[in-house]
Amino acid sequence: MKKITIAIDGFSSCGKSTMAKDLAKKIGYIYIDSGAMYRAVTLYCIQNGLFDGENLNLAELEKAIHSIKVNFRLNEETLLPEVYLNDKNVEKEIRTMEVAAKVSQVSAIGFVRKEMVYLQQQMGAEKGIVMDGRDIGTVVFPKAELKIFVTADPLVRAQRRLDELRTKNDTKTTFDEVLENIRQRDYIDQNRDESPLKQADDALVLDNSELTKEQQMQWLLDKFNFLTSQ
Ligand SMILES: Nc1ncnc2c1ncn2[C@@H]1O[C@H](COP(=O)(O)OP(=O)(O)O)[C@@H](O)[C@H]1O
Ligand SMILES: Nc1ccn([C@@H]2O[C@H](COP(=O)(O)OP(=O)(O)O)[C@@H](O)[C@H]2O)c(=O)n1
Repeated sequence: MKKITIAIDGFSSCGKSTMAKDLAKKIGYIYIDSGAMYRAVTLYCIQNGLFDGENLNLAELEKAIHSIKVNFRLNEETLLPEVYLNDKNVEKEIRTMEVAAKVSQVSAIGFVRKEMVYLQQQMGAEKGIVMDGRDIGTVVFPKAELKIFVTADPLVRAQRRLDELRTKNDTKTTFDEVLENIRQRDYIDQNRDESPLKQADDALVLDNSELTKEQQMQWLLDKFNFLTSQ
């Protein structure tokens, strides 16, 4: 069977990356976390003093954007791709609340999206890819053969992200802070001018509020098997 392109979009902290990773591993596809790329650019801005409080120095970022190197390398042990910023593994740094607080501001910028979408399209040019994000099925790969849109109750999503932060030794962030960040980012992501978060007309919708990781994975695998058996 020829390899296809699988796009998984949806709200923050639904479980998109988990589903995408699990499916990619099962079917031998490449997995790309497009959100990690926007987080890496945000980390660059923080580390290089482009933020002055809430204010982002757009002129400086536009000058730098073509020289900011964001790519993935396979972790030989976990067999999962990890994101590198200018050849440094930043997989841990990009998952902090400090980055989460600013990433939607950075990802709403047109020249940032243009650069990231170009890289994402390059990564998926040969198909055989599972990519998760906000605009994968609408902008990055509008012709993807399989498009999924994931949603879940915001309280469930906040709890899942809080549990994740706790496993990464963030013992400070509160449930309310996570919920506020999720709500803020979803609002910004849905209402920005540049490729907003929206369900592609031909996307299959999954509300995984009540599903385990295994159940969501099985749901996704069933859709993939059905499509590729046609
Ligand atoms: N169905 C699920 N039930 C419970 N926890 C989940 C489920 N799917 C994912 N998770 C957990 O929720 C957190 C966020 O999942 P993630 O895949 O990173 O979401 P997203 O990519 O949509 O932001 C992770 O810690 C993940 O292990
Ligand atoms: N394809 C994408 C992926 C992420 N993003 C932005 O990057 C942020 C972080 O994405 P993410 O997938 O890592 O976020 P979570 O869903 O893991 O919380 C999102 O809130 C969006 O603002 C985007 O604009 N387009």
